[in-house]
Amino acid sequence: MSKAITIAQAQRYDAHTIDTVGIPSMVLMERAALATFNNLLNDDYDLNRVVVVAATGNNGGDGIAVARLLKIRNIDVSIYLLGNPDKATEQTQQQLKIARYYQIPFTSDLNDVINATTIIDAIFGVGLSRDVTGDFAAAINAINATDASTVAIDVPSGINADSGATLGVAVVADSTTTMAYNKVGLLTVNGKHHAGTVHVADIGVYAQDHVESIK
Ligand SMILES: NC(=O)C1=CN([C@@H]2O[C@H](COP(=O)(O)OP(=O)(O)OC[C@H]3O[C@@H](n4cnc5c(N)ncnc54)[C@H](O)[C@@H]3O)[C@@H](O)[C@H]2O)[C@@H](O)CC1
Ligand SMILES: [K+]
Repeated sequence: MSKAITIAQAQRYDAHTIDTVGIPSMVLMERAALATFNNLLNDDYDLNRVVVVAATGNNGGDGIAVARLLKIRNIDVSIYLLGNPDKATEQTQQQLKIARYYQIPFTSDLNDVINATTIIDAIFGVGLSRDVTGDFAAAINAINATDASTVAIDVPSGINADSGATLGVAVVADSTTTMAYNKVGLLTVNGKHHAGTVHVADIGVYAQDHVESIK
């Protein structure tokens, strides 16, 4: 079985890659988005109407970058944004700026989420730190109530990536593209149920210095 890591490990490996190795955070975010996008195409989802449901952490930034990759291929995509964009992480603010450049529509109507053919779940990843309530919970309940396919980025939102427990309410995804390594919580019964098919994406973040042999 491939390696699975904890939240603390994911955060440590990310920080090491950015601060010590020197790969910019935006590069990792772009690789995360590309991996998610490629899995989305390979898994053959109905991309007639895609809605990216994003919050303002870096998980949201990954999703907003996926929206742009879809938009430049002329796919009908919109973004349902949760939280205050002024408080978004630096990378996510940059992704929002890029999304505005490409004139990706933003919606605040949950009916657009309900009527999507495929939903990208970019609300919370390994940064989830408490029970999901309010507008965040309403969005997750809407996602789970639709017939749309649902693709989660890194972790199904609402799942604690260490324990696999549902913190209030959590997305039930058809597939999850998780970054660098699988997460220990996604190997639990509840985690597996919420994650669906798990794709592990190589985004350039490793547990230790990494050079592959091509022999
Ligand atoms: N750090 C990095 O360089 C990378 C991060 N990546 C992505 O970024 C994610 C981690 O990003 P973040 O650390 O910004 O965390 P998240 O985007 O997972 O979420 C953290 C944000 O949500 C808020 N929050 C937590 N629980 C909440 C709740 N119950 N209700 C409302 N708000 C809540 C926090 O206050 C914080 O603002 C990963 O899962 C992955 O998807 C990838 O882009 C790859 C590289
Ligand atoms: K997510």
